[in-house]
Amino acid sequence: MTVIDTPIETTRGVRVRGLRRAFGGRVVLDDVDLDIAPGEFVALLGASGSGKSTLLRAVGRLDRQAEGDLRVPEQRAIVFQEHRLLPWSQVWRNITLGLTGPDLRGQALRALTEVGLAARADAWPTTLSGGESQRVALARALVRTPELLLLDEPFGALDALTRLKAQALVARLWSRHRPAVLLVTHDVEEALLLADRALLLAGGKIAQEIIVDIPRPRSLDHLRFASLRRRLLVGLGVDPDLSRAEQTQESP
Ligand SMILES: Nc1ncnc2c1ncn2[C@@H]1O[C@H](COP(=O)(O)OP(=O)(O)OP(=O)(O)O)[C@@H](O)[C@H]1O
Repeated sequence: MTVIDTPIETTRGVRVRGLRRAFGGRVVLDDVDLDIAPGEFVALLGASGSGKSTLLRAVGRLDRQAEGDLRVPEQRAIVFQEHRLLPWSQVWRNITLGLTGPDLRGQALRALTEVGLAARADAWPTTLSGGESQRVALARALVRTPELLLLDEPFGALDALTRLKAQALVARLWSRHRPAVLLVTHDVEEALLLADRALLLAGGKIAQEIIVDIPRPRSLDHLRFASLRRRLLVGLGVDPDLSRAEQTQESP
């Protein structure tokens, strides 16, 4: 089987069946099934090298060698860990790159307003901080009004405080626009703050699914948080008590 390249039947959600990807005979994704309902926020976790980005790239149809039956919305946008802004284009032009139609600058300004950066529309990417660059990358995704938003460790390179702010921004943007989201992350707390469901990838398969039944807006203080965090860490093969002890030792 090969990836279906015809117009998509499932217009808004994701439906993947039997996804398989091997590199040089080494199978990384082995018969993966994945559903994301329209407007649902799904986090994907797993050990380094377990295939999370490979799965995201296949769902984003960036990997034509992935095999399987893969149905995804046509309107998709991806944000990577690196912002991938073109340094020789002003911020607003980066946002509308590849788009056609009237009032592109107006569209860019509206998206920048949503991420709190309208004042930087004419700036050059090299003058932005890491957090600002990621917000521009989010605006570039937003302007495409995606039905599916793919986030590959989008906050992985940010400091802890900027990361918390960026997570809160994504939570707000998601509740306002409600795209289906697939978020690849190493951060258990990020998954619990943002997602409806967390999936653990191991051995080339979705090995575990955890429903994040914490009401929104979410707080790390919620009673359910600790038990869900423990389940996720155990699923990832991390000792939850050791992880907490390490965090305590690291605090100033
Ligand atoms: N283009 C490629 N050619 C060869 N091997 C690849 C390629 N892309 C990914 N791999 C391999 O596939 C495996 C899964 O990679 P992937 O980047 O999907 O993992 P990941 O779970 O996202 O890892 P990390 O959390 O470290 O980013 C790795 O062993 C990687 O080396």
